[in-house]
Amino acid sequence: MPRQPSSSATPSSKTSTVEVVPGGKVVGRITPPGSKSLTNRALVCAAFASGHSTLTGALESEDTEVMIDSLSQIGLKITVENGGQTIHIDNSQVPPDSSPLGSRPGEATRLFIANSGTTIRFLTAALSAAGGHYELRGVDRMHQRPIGDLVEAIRPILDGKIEALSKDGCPPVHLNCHGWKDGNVHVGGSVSSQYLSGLMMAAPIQSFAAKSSQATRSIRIIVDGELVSRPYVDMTAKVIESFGGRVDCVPSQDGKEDSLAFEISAAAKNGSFGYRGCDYQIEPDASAASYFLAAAAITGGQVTVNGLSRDAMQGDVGFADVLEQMGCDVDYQSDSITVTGAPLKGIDIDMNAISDTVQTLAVVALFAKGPTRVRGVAHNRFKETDRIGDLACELRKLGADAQEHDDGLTITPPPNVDMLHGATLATYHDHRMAMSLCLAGLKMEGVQIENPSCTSKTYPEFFQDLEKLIRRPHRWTQ
Ligand SMILES: O=C(O)C1=C[C@@H](OP(=O)(O)O)[C@@H](O)[C@H](O)C1
Ligand SMILES: C=C(OP(=O)(O)O)C(=O)O
Repeated sequence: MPRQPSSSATPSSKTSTVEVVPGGKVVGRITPPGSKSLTNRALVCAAFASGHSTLTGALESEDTEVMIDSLSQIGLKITVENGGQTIHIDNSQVPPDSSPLGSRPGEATRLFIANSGTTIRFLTAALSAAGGHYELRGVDRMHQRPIGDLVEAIRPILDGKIEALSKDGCPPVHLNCHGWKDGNVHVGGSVSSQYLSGLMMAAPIQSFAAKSSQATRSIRIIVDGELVSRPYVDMTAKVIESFGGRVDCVPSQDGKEDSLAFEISAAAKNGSFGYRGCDYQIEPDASAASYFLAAAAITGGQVTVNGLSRDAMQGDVGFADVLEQMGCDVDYQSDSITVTGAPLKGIDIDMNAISDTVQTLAVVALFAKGPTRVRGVAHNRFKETDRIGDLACELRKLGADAQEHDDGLTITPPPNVDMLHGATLATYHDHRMAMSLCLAGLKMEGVQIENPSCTSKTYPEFFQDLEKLIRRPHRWTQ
């Protein structure tokens, strides 16, 4: 595991705040915006697909904007309408056997990806397969988030050079290459699943870029050691298949029975390159849904989230099951999920597969009877902030006992809920810190959330949507 960097943000007393005001049970129905993970996957596949693609229900937020801006910068014809929810990608004029995208000759094309993990990891892999001269950089925190395992996975198969420029294998990433050579790919999966997802999506691009060289048209990717956040990899496979690629889970053939391997092949059709354009409908974001379901749990109310179901492509719908374990009633319908609050009890749970909902769970745990132990999320220290240490720090400000562990935390609420109290909470430039911690304000006065605009990373309208759901205004300060 790479060393954990210290938090990127220092809380300031002069920042703007928002306070969610208590007021009884939250009852209502809501449709969250499109999934970040699906939008950014579909954008990558569509960008390297032949023909035309239309994405509907897409997310418009910082993380998808940096993906769109980067792809536009390297030549993709992309138009956005309907408030960002509909995206057209047009490769119909691109001749068969040629790539729609590329860097300028000479100096590196510099792509700014802010703090979007999916964007930098997916584009590093995709552009390494396509070839070109690029530098991918972001905000300070992005330059503390590891990408070394991905760089090391690409280097042995790269016809050219790749480097992570910050210490401990962190971005910026410098890439100057002609695509992938032949061979199996080995990648570590214990820090982030996004490396594997990026490589899987890059494989059909590789089979195009290397068409005239010795490279094969199917690529085997072997995961060395543990793989975190597995549902995102299954999601990747489904998106690849929607755009005409094929993914098979295969024996790794390296003698280790428990290691995972995937074989990705491109649909070579009439000489056209790997992916085929399509119309692609994006699900509402399941991680965003967790905040609204938690609002029902915390207040003993009832919230229905539209557009998601048990069969959704996003593993984070499983957060509803976590609430069920805590005592809530959960009803999965074919196109919605309803959570009805009930007295909550603390649980002991492995959240490795659904780590983006740990902060949501931590806030629900404040109002449960008994401690909640979260396990399996050591990788949460490498996200927008240290989502174990910084989370524990903010929960303590509310009067809870929060104990850090290497792989998670234990939240022990006080014996009486009245012993919790409001506080001004730092958000560390982490959208999920803001969206989760504010929910404590549904039950008690004075929970001030600093820098609420950090939700723009994945959910710019979050506080407005929450206001509509709870049917009362928040208190804002500038
Ligand atoms: O592939 C994806 O879309 C994501 C994978 C997860 O990251 P890790 O694999 O780093 O846990 C998750 O936290 C992130 O928000 C989105
Ligand atoms: C970890 C997250 O994002 P990313 O890794 O894509 O920056 C997130 O959205 O919680």
